[in-house]
Amino acid sequence: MSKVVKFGGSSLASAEQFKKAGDIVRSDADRKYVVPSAPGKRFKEDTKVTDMLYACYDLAEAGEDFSEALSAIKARYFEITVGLQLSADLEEVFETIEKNFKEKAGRDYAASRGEYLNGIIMAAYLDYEFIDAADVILFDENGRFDADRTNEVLSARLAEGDNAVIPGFYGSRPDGSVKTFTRGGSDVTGSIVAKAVQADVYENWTDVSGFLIADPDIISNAKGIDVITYRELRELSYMGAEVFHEDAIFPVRQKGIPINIRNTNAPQDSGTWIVGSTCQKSKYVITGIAGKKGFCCINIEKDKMNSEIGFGRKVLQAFEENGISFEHVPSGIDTMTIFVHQDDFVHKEQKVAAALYRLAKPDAIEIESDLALIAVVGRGMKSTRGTAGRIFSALAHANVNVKMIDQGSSELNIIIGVANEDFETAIRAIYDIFVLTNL
Ligand SMILES: Nc1ncnc2c1ncn2[C@@H]1O[C@H](COP(=O)(O)OP(=O)(O)O)[C@@H](O)[C@H]1O
Ligand SMILES: N[C@@H](CC(=O)OP(=O)(O)O)C(=O)O
Repeated sequence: MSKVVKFGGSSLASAEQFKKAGDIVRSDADRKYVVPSAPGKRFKEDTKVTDMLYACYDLAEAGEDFSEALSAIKARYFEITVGLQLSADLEEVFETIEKNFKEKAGRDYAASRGEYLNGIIMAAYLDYEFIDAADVILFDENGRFDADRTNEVLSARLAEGDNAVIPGFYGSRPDGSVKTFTRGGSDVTGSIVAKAVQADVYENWTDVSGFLIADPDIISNAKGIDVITYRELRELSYMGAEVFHEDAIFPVRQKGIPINIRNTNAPQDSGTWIVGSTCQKSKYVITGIAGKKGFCCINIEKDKMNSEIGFGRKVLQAFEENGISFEHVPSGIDTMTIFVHQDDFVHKEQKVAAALYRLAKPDAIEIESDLALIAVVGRGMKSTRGTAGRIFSALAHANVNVKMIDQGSSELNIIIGVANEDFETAIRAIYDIFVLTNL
């Protein structure tokens, strides 16, 4: 039996947190493969080491003095090594980092050093073998993750020993240059390692006792989810539930390896199990709620668009030509609406509008900004009538104007569009009606 354990930045932010992580690994001999993140926040206003590294590298790249910024990063690690009474000598590693920063080794290289250093410390602390992720997590020359080659190289390398620490978040391109996943990407590394060793479980240790029905920053004391399916989780993490990276589902899903989200600060809690399928019903009609702010919608009007063959394609082509991906496309008889990320769209809006007029010849185009999308997700919704109606009435009672409501074809989720400023109120209203009132 083998378990892959990933510790998030909050679980490794200080020597005290490291000790908890060490106790967790040592308490179960099956915990053979450990994937650490970089030290995260020790308190709410603290800065993650990854962000310190980006800021430090930006100074180096601009040719400015970065010695103070680098000293602050060193201090974070020395606090950990001293607190753990480790003799790991990081001076030489920091000298190399400084040299490579001066030689402008790149932002990905800079960010990756957070996990690299924590990996060295973790390996020394556990007396496990250290494997540099640059040797085993492989990207192609275009920076795309190479799943097949990685699986081959990584499984062969891990078969050589009984245990290992593999830093999260980064790998390398064929030319040896470092490439990171997107933010929060140590979750992805953990999943890749679990797949390579055919682990029995992928444990993801964080600072909450599992996946909660809603973001605890919005709903304090949000209830936990005992069991959730990969598909439900993917919908929630894609829509902003930070606790697990949206791409980390794929490697383990292929092998049917369950994920267990656990709390480093409360290891006695069983956390959330993420599984392929389950006969366990969720406690409520909905499994979870998540959402993101910062969307725009483009309303396109044209009389009789429903009978114009190819109209939708022409509209989407205008977005494609400008390299913009869309989130949702609800449509009516004479209207079609495209939801896009505001940041992607804002600099290109006039180009897209011109392309829309050229390609689709609409009667009118209207753009609305500062919108939020909320996903209400649940495998139980399929068999329950009136879910959308209940969401509508809860939001009406909370005085939230619903701009859009769209039920996914899988009946696994309902997406709701509201103004950014109504985002938190809307999530609370939906949580109240399904979880607190449980009508
Ligand atoms: N639905 C949710 N369930 C649990 N946590 C959530 C949810 N939505 C957002 N979060 C936030 O995710 C945080 C954990 O993710 P993250 O900060 O990436 O942790 P780590 O440092 O362990 O990688 C929690 O502290 C919580 O604030
Ligand atoms: N340290 C990286 C990668 C990561 O996964 O971190 P965490 O596990 O703390 O979310 C980041 O901050 O994005």
